[in-house]
Order: sequence, then structure tokens, then C-alpha cells
Amino acid sequence: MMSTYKHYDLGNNSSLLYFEKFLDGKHAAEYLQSLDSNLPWTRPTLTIFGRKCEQPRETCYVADKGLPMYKYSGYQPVVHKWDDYPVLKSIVDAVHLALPSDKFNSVLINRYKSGNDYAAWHADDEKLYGPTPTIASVTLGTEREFLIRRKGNKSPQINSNTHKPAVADKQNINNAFDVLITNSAQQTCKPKRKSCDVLTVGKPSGELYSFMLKHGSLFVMKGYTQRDWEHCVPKRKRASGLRINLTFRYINHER
Ligand SMILES: O=C(O)CCC(=O)C(=O)O
Ligand SMILES: [Fe+2]
Repeated sequence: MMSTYKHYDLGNNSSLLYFEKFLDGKHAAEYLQSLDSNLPWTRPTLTIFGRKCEQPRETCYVADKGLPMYKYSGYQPVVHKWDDYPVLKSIVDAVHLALPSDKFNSVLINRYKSGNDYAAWHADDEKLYGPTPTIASVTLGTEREFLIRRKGNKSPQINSNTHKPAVADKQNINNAFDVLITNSAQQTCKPKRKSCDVLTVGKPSGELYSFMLKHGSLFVMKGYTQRDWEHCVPKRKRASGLRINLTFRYINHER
């Protein structure tokens, strides 16, 4: 499978690639089942603005030995080993074939058990990834919406004055926990979706893209996407099923 992809140029050296049919159905189903039952999932406690909150999804982290430790929202995940999870090795091998000029040495895996689980607006802009990380995201299971918007435009206007802002100002947080994505934000984004898988909303002052990430797809964020943009997976009441997402990253370990 794989090979064909769509490319989205976000400007200023930020870009996205989307391989809708990255894995064939048989492998995708097998990987989903295996990861769901074999990974040591945890639902950690995060610290957001000094408050402790349970992360609204489960997580597992796997990385090469000896890398600088990854930490987000006050939480340092336990590092598991590639060798214990051959399925992860198969998936990262497939990602390396699709993206021959990139190399990944860690993966953060998220498990959304239902539409109530979600990921808040954030950017994967930790220093240990360097200024222009390539982040490769493989999705298995239930299709969920993935939103990406330019930083500093927290209230993108949908087609100027005919709609309310997609996201209210009080939602201006930039981390991995989000109690603040409200129904109104979701509804405002939703009716504008077209049959194509990507949507451009608004003009340069308020850009918001929406992708429905398919079972077995590969989505890639490149260049300055983490510096200049942020992304989230909002709650979706009607998306009831399990979704597992793997984000492959490269941690610099030269001093
Ligand atoms: O679940 C997803 O599609 C995205 C997860 C994510 O953004 C992350 O792990 O940093
Ligand atoms: Fe992310």
C-alpha cells in the first residue's frame, strides 16, 4: 500500500502530507487489535497551570535507549522498549519506507476509547525535537477529526462574519490537556466540512484545517508546523469507537 499522498503547503516552510491508504485493511486491523491488547496503557495525571487533571485518553511511550527524556504537561512517561512490541517495529519500518529522508527513534501512542476521549490544542514543540521536526502520525480504528490552526489566531473566523469564532478566547491554552473544547466550538467547525478531507476556513488571519483521519492512514507534519501551528483531536459524542494513534518523532541526541 501507501506511496500516493496529498501535500498541503501551509506557507512559511510548514507543510502536511496525507497518505490515506498507508496500510492495507488486513494489517491495519491486526495492528489495532494487537496494540489495544498488548501495550501497557496508562491514563496519567497531568499538571496544567498548577492544577492536576487526568489526561483525557490513555498513553504509552516507546523510545530508543539513552535518549533525553520526553516530558509534557508535567508528566514524564515511562520509556518502553521497541523489542517488546514487534508490531511497533513493523509500523515504524513502514513509516521509514514511506518517508525515506526521515528517521524516527521514539513514538507516543494515544488510545481514545470513545468519542469522549480527546487531545487538547497543543504543538509538539518541545526543545528535544529541534526547530523543524517531522512528526509522522499513524491512525488505527475509528475515524476522528484532527484540527490544525495557526498559533496566535485562537479565534479563527469562519467565512468572516457569517459564523461565530470556531474557538472561544478562553480556550487559549497550549498544552496537552483540554477541558475547554466546547460543544459550540465543535458545532461551529462541523457544518462547514465538505466531502473532501481537508477544509480551509477563513483568510490568513484565521486558518483552520480539518482532516478526518482514516483507519490505516499516515499524516505527516513537517518543517515549522510545530513552531507556527497547533493541533487537536476534539471530543466527538457520536464517534463512539476505539481509536489508536501513533506519533513517531525523532529526538536529537548529539550534544
Ligand atoms: O491522536 C492524534 O491524532 C494526535 C495526537 C497528538 O497530537 C500527539 O500525540 O501529540
Ligand atoms: Fe501532537
